[in-house]
Amino acid sequence: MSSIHNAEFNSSSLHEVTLRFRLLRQHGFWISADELNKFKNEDGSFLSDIANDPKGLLSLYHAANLLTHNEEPLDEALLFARHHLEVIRCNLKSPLAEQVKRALKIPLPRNIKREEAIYYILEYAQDETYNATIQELAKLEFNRLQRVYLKELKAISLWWKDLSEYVNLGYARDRVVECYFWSYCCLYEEEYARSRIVLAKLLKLTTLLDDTFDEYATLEECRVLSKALERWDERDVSLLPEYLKKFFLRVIENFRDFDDLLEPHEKYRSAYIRSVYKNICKSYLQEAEWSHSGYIPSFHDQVNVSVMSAGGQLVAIGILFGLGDIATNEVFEWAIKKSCTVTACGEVSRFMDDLADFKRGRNKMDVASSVECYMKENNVTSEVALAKVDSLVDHAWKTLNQELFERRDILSIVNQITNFGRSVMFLYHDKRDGYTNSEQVKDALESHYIKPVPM
Ligand SMILES: CC(C)=CCC/C(C)=C/COP(=O)(O)OP(=O)(O)O
Repeated sequence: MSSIHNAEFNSSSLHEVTLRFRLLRQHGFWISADELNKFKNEDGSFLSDIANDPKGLLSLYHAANLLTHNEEPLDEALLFARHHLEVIRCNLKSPLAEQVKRALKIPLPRNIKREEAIYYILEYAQDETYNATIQELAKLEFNRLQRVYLKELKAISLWWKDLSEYVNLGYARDRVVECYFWSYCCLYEEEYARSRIVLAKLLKLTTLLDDTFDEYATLEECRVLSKALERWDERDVSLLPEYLKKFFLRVIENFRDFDDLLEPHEKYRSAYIRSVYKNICKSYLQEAEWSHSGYIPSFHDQVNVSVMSAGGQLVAIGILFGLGDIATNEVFEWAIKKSCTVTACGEVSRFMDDLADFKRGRNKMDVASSVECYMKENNVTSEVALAKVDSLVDHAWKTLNQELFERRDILSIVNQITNFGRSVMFLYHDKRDGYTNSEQVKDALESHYIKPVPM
């Protein structure tokens, strides 16, 4: 580590030092926040001329977003950079102005990679390191991949058409493209097609379950469905109400199809993917028990259950299911046993969703959200509770940043699971719910899948 320190941090450019700081941390190398001391006065405040270095400030902001727990100097750096970027943002030239705008909306390390790529591929032409060949290759690759995604989208749309017509659950959200987008945010590279498709289908099947619990089923029907899924036996179909029979059978059939995608030595994975579907169902049932009886749980109990229902574990196993041999049995165990990465992604998902829901209003049978439970338990206003839940999103991101060092041995997997957190930031930023209100992501879907980057 000291060799990295000596060789890489001698520059006096804030941009260079903080870019290196960020890249090393993102690749799992611990770099101390002390590396920023040369840009500070003796009292720990930043040198005043930094406020006039927009590129440096932006890189500092990106880098400080990789902070972990108990790193006050980076907390301060983040506030300092954010404040000054907000002050100068109106006076910046293109493309820095657009880059700052994007970063203030969703900090770069918390956003999905392909979204930044759409803009940066073109902006790169104005970078001092510009190389026309690299840009051309990036454009070709971006546009070529769009065709791959369109083929996959066609296949999954046909799958959904067939499934939705058969199960005929009129109350359920019709969101297959959005499920595919969610999955693609976690794994966009061509070689992850198997994981991408399985995860997209898993999310769609989970949405059907969630909508059944939140929109339609009686409490007794929720209990029966949960029990039948727990036993996972087609013969139990007779116990279910008429309208859920076909859904239940199709769930089992789809998981059998997932199993068919596995190589003989991977067959153990089927038990994991079934488990996470059953687990999320159990958390939906607990929420239904609370909401049908009008019970408002303690904040602690609510978060315990609702972080589970927010899908971190489900998505993590959905990602691992289709990966190659890097996803060992040990990694599956790590992912299913409330590892820090998986739990923190669940927290980002739950808290971002609840912040959006509070603004939008809940579904008719939704459980009281973390915001409402916090308000009741602490007798505080919605502003105080929203600020608390917002701070818990930042807390979860610190854990995710820490995990880059803790599990550097499986960094690519940690990153793919963390991409779930990033996808949630993208879909739910500014208290919107881009999954349920999909018109909010229509333009994004077009630029990711339909509009090529101009050559
Ligand atoms: C990441 C996962 C699990 C995706 C599956 C689709 C889904 C249930 C999205 C959240 O919907 P919602 O906002 O209605 O969720 P909830 O009812 O849990 O608040």
